[in-house]
Amino acid sequence: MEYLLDSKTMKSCDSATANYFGLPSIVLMERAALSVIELIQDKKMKDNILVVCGTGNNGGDGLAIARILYERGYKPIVVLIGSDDSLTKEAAIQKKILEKYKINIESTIPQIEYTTIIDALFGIGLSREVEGIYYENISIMNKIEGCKIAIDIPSGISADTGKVLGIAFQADYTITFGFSKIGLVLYPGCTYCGKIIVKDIGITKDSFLGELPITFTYNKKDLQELPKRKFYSNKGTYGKILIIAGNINMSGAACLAGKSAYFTGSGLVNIFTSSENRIILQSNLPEAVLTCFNSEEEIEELLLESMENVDAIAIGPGCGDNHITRKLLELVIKNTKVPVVIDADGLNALSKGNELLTETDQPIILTPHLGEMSRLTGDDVGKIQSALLNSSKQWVNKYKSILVLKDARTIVTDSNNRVYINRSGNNGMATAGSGDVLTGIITSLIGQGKKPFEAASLAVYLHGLAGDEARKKYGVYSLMASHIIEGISMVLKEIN
Ligand SMILES: NC(=O)C1=CN([C@@H]2O[C@H](COP(=O)(O)OP(=O)(O)OC[C@H]3O[C@@H](n4cnc5c(N)ncnc54)[C@H](O)[C@@H]3O)[C@@H](O)[C@H]2O)[C@@H](O)CC1
Ligand SMILES: [K+]
Repeated sequence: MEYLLDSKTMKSCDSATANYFGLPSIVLMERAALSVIELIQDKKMKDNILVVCGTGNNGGDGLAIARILYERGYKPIVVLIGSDDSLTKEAAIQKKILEKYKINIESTIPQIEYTTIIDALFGIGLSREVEGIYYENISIMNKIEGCKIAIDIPSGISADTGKVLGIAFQADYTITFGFSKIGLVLYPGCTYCGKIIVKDIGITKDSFLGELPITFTYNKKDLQELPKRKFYSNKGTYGKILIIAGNINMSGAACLAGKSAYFTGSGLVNIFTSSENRIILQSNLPEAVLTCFNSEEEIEELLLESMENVDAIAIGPGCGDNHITRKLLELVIKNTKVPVVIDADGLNALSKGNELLTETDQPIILTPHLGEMSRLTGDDVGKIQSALLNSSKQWVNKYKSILVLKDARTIVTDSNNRVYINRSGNNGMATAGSGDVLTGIITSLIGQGKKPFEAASLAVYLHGLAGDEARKKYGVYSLMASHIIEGISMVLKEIN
């Protein structure tokens, strides 16, 4: 698990390191600068190296980098944007040292050729739109040819939201200090970072002073959190789940969700569906146990019976946007004794009256894409997309559920304010049935005993990795949902 910090948490971490542990800021700055020098020397970058500095501590890092470059025999071209009055204490010290060494400090970028452009204009302290001379300089830096290195975060990107505040430096490398930042992971910020390198500069988890960050992401080693297969086990060990899916002409959704659950390790998958799907499901997924209804009158009795003795329930894939789906959803929510995953048409049915969610104490996991989220909240898609984190937090605080808001960076939130931001996956996965596969994975993991928030977060990560495996084999154009299921096994077979 890797923490992702917002600017406020990072600042308190910086300040705890300096004030509580007593490691002076100027020492941290020196280590930050040295970590950048390491990259420059590793990559054998040559003169001319341009270092553009602001007046905050990000600029202080830049001034320290320029001085160390000088110590190592380079002839850095240093530009300071902004007035001396606004220099922070540390940046002012760095500037004085440069002056003592008689290193020239320019106020505009000289029009010469550079090998490397270092952006130390704004770091996590960026607090408003970039305008005037700052805008002009970022625009010039973006136009200059050369390798571009952003210090801590590309100037112009909000560390909290990943938004571009007016303009942003387009980097090839971003060297970020201590911990990664939310703005480096969310769109569009992540498209400005190039390769992100997190450098240890002496700020450790101790500096959270016991108050751990709420936002995180997963890496490959976190797959170890997946349920373990035991030597002595039977199908009951790995959970029995119920998937309510598939209307006439929509059997595929039921099949994809059910198969994904089996591929993720479920012991037994029961599919509740319309009887028109019986033959096709029996031929395509003979491992599933089917409960089929012939008429609306049969639904209640059959469904309640199917809900007995299961470990998790999913409802929605391919159910159709109709009154029967709402009826199914109401029966499930009012009678469930286990966590419920609501997806696709289940979400559309929910949007006819969200207060239904208050009628259960069981964990509910919602998996809307932006369009479904818009129907649930009444907000337009643009508004949700521009504030993914806020929209998610508002929802989970109102309805005590777990929200999996699906986008290029899917976000999982819960009412304990935990936030998972996903980095796996690719644009080939924007294809029909991809969501059904995710629903199958989440439900399977809950059925195997994972707690719902962890199950949802791990499932999103695994789904993305499976999609990445599928991309390797089929490419982004030809990638289909069934290939993602194949990808699940490619990821999982590496684990045990
Ligand atoms: N102990 C520490 O505090 C450390 C801080 N470090 C560096 O310090 C950075 C944070 O430093 P600061 O908090 O000083 O912030 P920044 O250096 O990011 O910039 C803040 C300054 O820019 C101004 N500003 C913000 N938005 C602006 C805009 N749109 N237009 C014009 N001016 C604007 C602010 O008023 C402030 O003066 C980190 O990103 C990191 O690079 C590192 O040196 C490591 C140690
Ligand atoms: K920067």
